Amino acid sequence: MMQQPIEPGPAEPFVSPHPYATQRALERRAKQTADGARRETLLYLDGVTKSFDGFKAINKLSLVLQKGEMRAIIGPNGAGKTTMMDIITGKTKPDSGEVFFRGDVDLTRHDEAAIASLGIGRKFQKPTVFESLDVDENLRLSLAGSRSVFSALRHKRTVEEAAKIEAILATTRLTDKRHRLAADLSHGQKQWLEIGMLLAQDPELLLVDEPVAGMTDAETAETARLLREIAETRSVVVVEHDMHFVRELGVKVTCLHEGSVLSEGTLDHVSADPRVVEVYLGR
Ligand SMILES: Nc1ncnc2c1ncn2[C@@H]1O[C@H](COP(=O)(O)OP(=O)(O)OP(=O)(O)O)[C@@H](O)[C@H]1O
Repeated sequence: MMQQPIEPGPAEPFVSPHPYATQRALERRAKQTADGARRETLLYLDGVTKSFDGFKAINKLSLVLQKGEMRAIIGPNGAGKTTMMDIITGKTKPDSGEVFFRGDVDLTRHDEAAIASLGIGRKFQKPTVFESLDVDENLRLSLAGSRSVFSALRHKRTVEEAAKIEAILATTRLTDKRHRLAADLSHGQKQWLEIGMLLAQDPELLLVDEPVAGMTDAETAETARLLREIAETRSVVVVEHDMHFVRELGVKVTCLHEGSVLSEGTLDHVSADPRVVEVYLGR
């Protein structure tokens, strides 16, 4: 018997979503993505401009740093690296543009002290430790916050404070130098102590300006390891000219030029960019 062809059944009714519902769903998804991205973003600069006497030191600068990210900033002299750090820390107010921390904290509305207490620590190029105090005392002073020097040094440390100081000493490779006067440390060790003094204040974001200038090769390599350890628990922005050091950091690199981002990506990507070679690396 010949098999009868199977008759196709009635087509399944296809209910297309109402265009309005589709639009709402898309909007919802976009918002969720934006909110997620916002939560993951620690520092957000967009369209930031700052002029000094008509000269644009920062020109429509945009930079996004994720939570837990370490970023290296490179660029020729006068590219705007220091001014960018000044804007983030509230030392300089931008003429225009957005600067947000932790999603919705508008840093342009806060002064330097408020920004520091929000959790942004800055290390300048020259170490500014208390030379006449020992390593341990320098760290205790930084832990103390608003306490006076006298009461900070007389104050009996709590178990938590002692543990925190031990951890910082270990991170900064200064455990066996804890009773040495800061004046007697090498240049590199002073830099590490100052990084330790910043860590004592528990910053969520650490800005570090040319940390390895003047360091020996061994200290430079150790500093890269030290910063990588620190970046396991906080975000770090490092401004540096030493390309060997930047390579050892092994992080995303942003090259600034004339106040804007010229190139961004891996060090290999950025250093192969002909524009970066022309204005910076080739010089
Ligand atoms: N307070 C100021 N008044 C006038 N001009 C300034 C001021 N601060 C910075 N500039 C200018 O803005 C430009 C950017 O300077 P900035 O110090 O930010 O560059 P940089 O990338 O940090 O350079 P370097 O690598 O030399 O430290 C420079 O031309 C500088 O002269």
